[in-house]
Amino acid sequence: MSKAHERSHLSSYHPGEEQSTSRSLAPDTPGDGRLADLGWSAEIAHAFAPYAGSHHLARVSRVERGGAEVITDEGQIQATYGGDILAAAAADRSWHPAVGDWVALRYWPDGRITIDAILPRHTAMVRDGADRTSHAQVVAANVDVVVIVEHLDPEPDLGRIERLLVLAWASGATPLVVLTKADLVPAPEVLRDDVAAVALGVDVLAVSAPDAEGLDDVRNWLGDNRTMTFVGPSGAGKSTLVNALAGAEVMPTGEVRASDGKGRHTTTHRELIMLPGGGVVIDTPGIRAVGLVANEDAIADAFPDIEELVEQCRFADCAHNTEPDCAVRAAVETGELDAGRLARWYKLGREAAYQARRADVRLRQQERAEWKRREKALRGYYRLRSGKGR
Ligand SMILES: Nc1nc2c(ncn2[C@@H]2O[C@H](COP(=O)(O)OP(=O)(O)OP(=O)(O)O)[C@@H](O)[C@H]2O)c(=O)[nH]1
Ligand SMILES: [Zn+2]
Repeated sequence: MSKAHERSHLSSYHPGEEQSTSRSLAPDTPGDGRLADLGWSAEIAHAFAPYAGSHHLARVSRVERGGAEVITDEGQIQATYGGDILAAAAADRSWHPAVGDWVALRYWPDGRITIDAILPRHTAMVRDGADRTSHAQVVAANVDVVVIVEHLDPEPDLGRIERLLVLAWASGATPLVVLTKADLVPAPEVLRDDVAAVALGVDVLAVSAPDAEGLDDVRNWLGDNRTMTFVGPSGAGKSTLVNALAGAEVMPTGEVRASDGKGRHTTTHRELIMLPGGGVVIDTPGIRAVGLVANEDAIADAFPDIEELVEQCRFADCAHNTEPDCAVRAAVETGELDAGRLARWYKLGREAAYQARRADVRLRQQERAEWKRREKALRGYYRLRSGKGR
């Protein structure tokens, strides 16, 4: 999953060599300027190369209806959407710029600044469209690490962690589980082990915000100016954790909100935060509201133990029901596999299948609409040619 090794292939590449103008804001080396702190990599420079002579590189820090706030190497500015972007987003909502996107900006002679292109995303956190016509919406792009935050007190909810692991794997990012409030339980290690048993292949850390215990382990994950986002239930301590990492009050926490009595939207909070010690945190209302977008691959990533058992069943299409030589049922009987975990795996699989069917219907409806539109355009064209309809 790590992109670090891919970067090394490109490390001799310098975007500056391609440019004929000195106006480009792309830094010559990853060590320069603000874009470096934002997670700039040779990979991004490579994707930007075709635009380097005419455009400026930037990262989206907030998305609004008519435009977006972007960070360039010279600071934060406001940009509007170029024609191509608007046309693409109208056809498919997932092509709308999202927080975290790397984009190509054009500076027009009349002072306008437009986002003309989105560079290929290496990860995307998507929210399934709520209605039948809308596409999945990207709520954060180019996140490297999805931090699943869960409290140790009350006891961690293993099912919720599994769901969020599926969501994280589906985005293409690397999941990390952080268990908060270790100071409130007598034996955090025991609970940590329970969680580790359902978070296979994933680092599970325990932290305590009041005494800054375990924070350095989380901080290590931000190395190389990685981009992180935090998901988890309300009150788990996401904002507290980000503030602790930042060493400053960059996000309002439950305590602050409770004392000012005005709720959480008293100030427009920043959605892309550059931590002083390096690393980027993305936190948008969309991420907080994100539901599960499951797919079979992500479920397999989150449940490698069950996947392995399924492989061992005698029949390839075993339903793990009444079939003979079913490795899954056998594992439950011996206690190797927890029946609760198996039930949750089934449920996630059903949800993924449902989402896939729904997306399929949506796609077919869109295709039909597109053909109708073309047919109509064609009819109009012939009417014009034959001199009718004027
Ligand atoms: N004792 C203890 N309390 C904590 C810890 N982390 C967070 N808290 C408290 O838990 C409460 C909720 O923390 P927040 O950081 O606001 O939680 P959140 O996940 O951002 O919540 P939402 O913004 O509602 O999603 C606050 O009162 C924090 O002070 C911890 O490690 N130990
Ligand atoms: Zn079976």
